[in-house]
Amino acid sequence: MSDHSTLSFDTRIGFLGAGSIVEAMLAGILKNELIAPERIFVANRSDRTRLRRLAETFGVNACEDKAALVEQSDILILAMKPKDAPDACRSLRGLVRPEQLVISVVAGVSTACISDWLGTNGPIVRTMPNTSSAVGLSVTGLSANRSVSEEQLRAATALFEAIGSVHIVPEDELDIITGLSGSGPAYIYYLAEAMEGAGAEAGLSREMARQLTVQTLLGAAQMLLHSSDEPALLRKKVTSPGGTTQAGLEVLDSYRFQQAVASAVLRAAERARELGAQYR
Ligand SMILES: NC(=O)C1=CN([C@@H]2O[C@H](COP(=O)(O)OP(=O)(O)OC[C@H]3O[C@@H](n4cnc5c(N)ncnc54)[C@H](O)[C@@H]3O)[C@@H](O)[C@H]2O)C=CC1
Ligand SMILES: O=C(O)[C@@H]1CCC=N1
Repeated sequence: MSDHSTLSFDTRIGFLGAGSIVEAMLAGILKNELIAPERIFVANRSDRTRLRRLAETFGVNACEDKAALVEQSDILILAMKPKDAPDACRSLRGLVRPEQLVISVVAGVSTACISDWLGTNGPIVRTMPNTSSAVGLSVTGLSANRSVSEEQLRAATALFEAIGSVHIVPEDELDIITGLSGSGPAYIYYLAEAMEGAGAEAGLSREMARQLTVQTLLGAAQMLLHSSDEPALLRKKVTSPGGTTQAGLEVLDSYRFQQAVASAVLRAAERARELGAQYR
């Protein structure tokens, strides 16, 4: 086992934490055949049923012994809630090897805090992916501390590129990235719930309302991706003066829709800072 190895099908990855984001990452990594499932180890605090289910679904190894998980991994991924991160990291003191790459997906918590809790000056990459990892469409903000070698940075980048796109950023940009794209899928699902619900309430079947909503979101996302027009211009092209869209947008404006969404992104970013600041 080499702590400097570039990412390959044989790289051993250990996930400490086995919740929503890890399930999404596993789905994306394994669909892509990036890493062999038998080279992936997953541990959580105490929920064996959950570990067994992940092992059955993905063919990965459920690991009840944290020391074994760390020892067997080339790359260790920290994926517990911020409040659980201090104890989880402290419990790894003396287990993480000096050159072992540690990747955190924990919101708000700095690489400096993680180093401190682990009691090492070793390589730590802090990231913020999202749950669209499951379908290979995450977007991940990624930042490395000074101990991360170029090879390790390439390995971490390759891991997250396999489940979406990656932006390498200064660490202080990760909180706003958390508010925008880490939490972002939830805002879109919230919008989808409302659109689908309105269609169903007005008489469409649930299934038809869902299909219309999903295809509309997908089409608009593809337009945003492929058109050279700004979002505001794309919106104007839908909006006939005095027509239906204008009537709908006026209602959204009366609820200050844009301010609400912008405030949500900024508040989520602030919450990421609050979660991290408790430990500074
Ligand atoms: N859910 C999401 O969309 C995203 C979550 N994140 C971050 O990922 C982390 C995990 O989030 P979720 O998966 O949503 O949470 P979750 O609550 O679904 O899972 C947390 C996992 O951590 C485990 N855990 C807690 N303490 C532990 C310990 N001491 N040792 C080992 N495992 C321990 C729990 O048993 C559980 O398996 C959070 O820090 C969150 O900020 C990052 C990006 C997106
Ligand atoms: O809600 C949370 O705190 C995590 C971080 C980004 C998405 N979920």
